[in-house]
Amino acid sequence: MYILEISGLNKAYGSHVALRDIDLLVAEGSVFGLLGPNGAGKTTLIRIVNQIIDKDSGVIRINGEPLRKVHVHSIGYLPEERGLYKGMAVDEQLLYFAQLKGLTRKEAKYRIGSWLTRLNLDSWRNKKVQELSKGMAQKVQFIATVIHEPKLLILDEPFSGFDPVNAEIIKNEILALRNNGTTIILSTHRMESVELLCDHIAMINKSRKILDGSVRQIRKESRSNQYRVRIKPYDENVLPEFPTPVWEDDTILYSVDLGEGNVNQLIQHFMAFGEVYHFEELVPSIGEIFIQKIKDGHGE
Ligand SMILES: Nc1ncnc2c1ncn2[C@@H]1O[C@H](COP(=O)(O)OP(=O)(O)OP(=O)(O)O)[C@@H](O)[C@H]1O
Repeated sequence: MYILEISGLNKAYGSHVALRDIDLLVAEGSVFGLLGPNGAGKTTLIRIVNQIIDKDSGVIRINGEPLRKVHVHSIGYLPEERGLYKGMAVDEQLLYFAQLKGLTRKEAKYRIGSWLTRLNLDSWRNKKVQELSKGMAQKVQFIATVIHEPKLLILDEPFSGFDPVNAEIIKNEILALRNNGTTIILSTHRMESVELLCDHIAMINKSRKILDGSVRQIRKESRSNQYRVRIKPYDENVLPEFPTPVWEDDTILYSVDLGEGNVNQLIQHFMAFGEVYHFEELVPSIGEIFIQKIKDGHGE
């Protein structure tokens, strides 16, 4: 079941095409990474789904229904440019947002209390946003985004401004929401978070979709049969014949192109020359795949 289906989406700002024939399917309960370089069109797509701006053409469905105003309540959107009222107290502000999203005052107060405790903001509840650090304000914005328990959560750079400890807290909250059935669209330039969190990614470049698939599948397809082997040779004068050995103390590191070869045979071959300290397949990271795709000029 897809919570969000986009087909043939187009959007231009005057003569500048920001989205060209975009198709996307976001599976319910998944974490979907929406990636692309600066200016690719991600925010435009997110704003269209949030009905902040209109599309030119294309079809968008939420749970199988054409996108309508009422769907705003089933979506939580954390925009890249945060929008809290600086002069308003934290709890007052969260209460305002929660009621705007359709919660009763009683329910909203209960949920706000539990979220503030969860994110270590209890003692800041009566403070104005302008008195908070950037990271604390980010946490408040995060609470405002999830307070109405939306089925679909769209997070634009959710980790920006957080120190590593708080980034870890937010990452765990995102995973907990996912485990409770929330679908999450994550737009970020932090590739390590994509690798950690996303089940599926789509990449947009210059207004076109250039990659779409499960993280596992995309990494698998990008394998280039390269291996890295470190051995401690039995005899420094009798070494395997592979190019560019790199000595480090009494061990040697080899980078090997397996070609049509067999992994077991490769290991056995190295074992004949020394003690194998390390053996790994070099699978490109999502960050490396991203850079390569952009360099290849996809989406031109
Ligand atoms: N309101 C606007 N008017 C005119 N052009 C716009 C407007 N909003 C965005 N654009 C242009 O559309 C293109 C896509 O912008 P968008 O903000 O969607 O990119 P993005 O992928 O979110 O980038 P980033 O990673 O930098 O946030 C850019 O070339 C941008 O200059």
